[in-house]
Amino acid sequence: MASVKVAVRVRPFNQREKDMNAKLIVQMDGKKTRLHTVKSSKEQNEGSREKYKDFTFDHSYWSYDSEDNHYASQEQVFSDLGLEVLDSAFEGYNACVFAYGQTGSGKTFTMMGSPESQGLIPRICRQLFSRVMAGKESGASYRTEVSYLEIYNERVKDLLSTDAGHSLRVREHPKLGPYVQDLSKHLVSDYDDIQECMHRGNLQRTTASTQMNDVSSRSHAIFTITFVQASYLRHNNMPSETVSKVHLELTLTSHWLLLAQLYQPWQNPVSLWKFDRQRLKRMYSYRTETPS
Ligand SMILES: Nc1ncnc2c1ncn2[C@@H]1O[C@H](COP(=O)(O)OP(=O)(O)OP(=O)(O)O)[C@@H](O)[C@H]1O
Repeated sequence: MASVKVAVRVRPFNQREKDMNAKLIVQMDGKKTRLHTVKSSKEQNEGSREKYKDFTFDHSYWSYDSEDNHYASQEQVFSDLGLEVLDSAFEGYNACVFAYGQTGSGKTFTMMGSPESQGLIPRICRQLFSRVMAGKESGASYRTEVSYLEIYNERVKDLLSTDAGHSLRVREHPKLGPYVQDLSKHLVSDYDDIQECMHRGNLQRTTASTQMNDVSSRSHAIFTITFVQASYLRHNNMPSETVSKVHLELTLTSHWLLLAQLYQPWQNPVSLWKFDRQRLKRMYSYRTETPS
């Protein structure tokens, strides 16, 4: 799998754009995105040739019109991008998906979606737990923790803490790299637990109405799933543990929605650690805390 993938997605016009009689200047076909330049009135009078620029991405998603046969659905985005992230996590790699774009460009829709049209994050979480259930039946053990933070006005807020008003510090660990000090982690045992955490965190997010979006999340948000798999090594039957992190982010900036995965510093395969059986047993005897 390529270490970084980039996709762009076009959303339908919003009411403001319809009221302005905005002209659609984007065309998409497979991986290709074509941007037409808007002709000046002089150029229109002179009948000058149409100018355009082509760009190639890993995926160009046409979601301008849901009635159109080419409409790129949430399901398609998940099967192209989400499934690979899950495969990586189960292979022991860290992975990241982030949506990048101007306010109102469709980041929340792609990442979170709505109850009728779920986005990447709920689909990734649901699929993660289906695979965990299947793995448990074949004897593996798993532990999954989530954290959810928001960066707004240079302040880092823990969206799952009871003290969400408190600003946290970003620190650098000599071996593990940057981390957020005191960010709460919540043990989750099934999709309902994770959904409850997401819902609770979303309620804490800073939102406001902008000209581009009635319900605009005014911040950068990162939902992290830490996923630990424990099993016995085949060749010597020693217990081993693999830790993977999946970062799912929404970034507010610029003009394009961009999804990327496996970027620095999380792109290296995580190492396998060997534990003695007692320690492993202790780790997995934790009672699962149901988030309140
Ligand atoms: N692919 C899509 N198909 C249908 N509707 C979409 C699509 N993408 C976005 N929308 C709609 O466009 C509006 C703005 O999208 P969204 O809230 O996801 O933007 P955003 O980039 O997260 O904005 P902000 O940064 O301000 O929070 C919403 O009403 C959303 O439902």
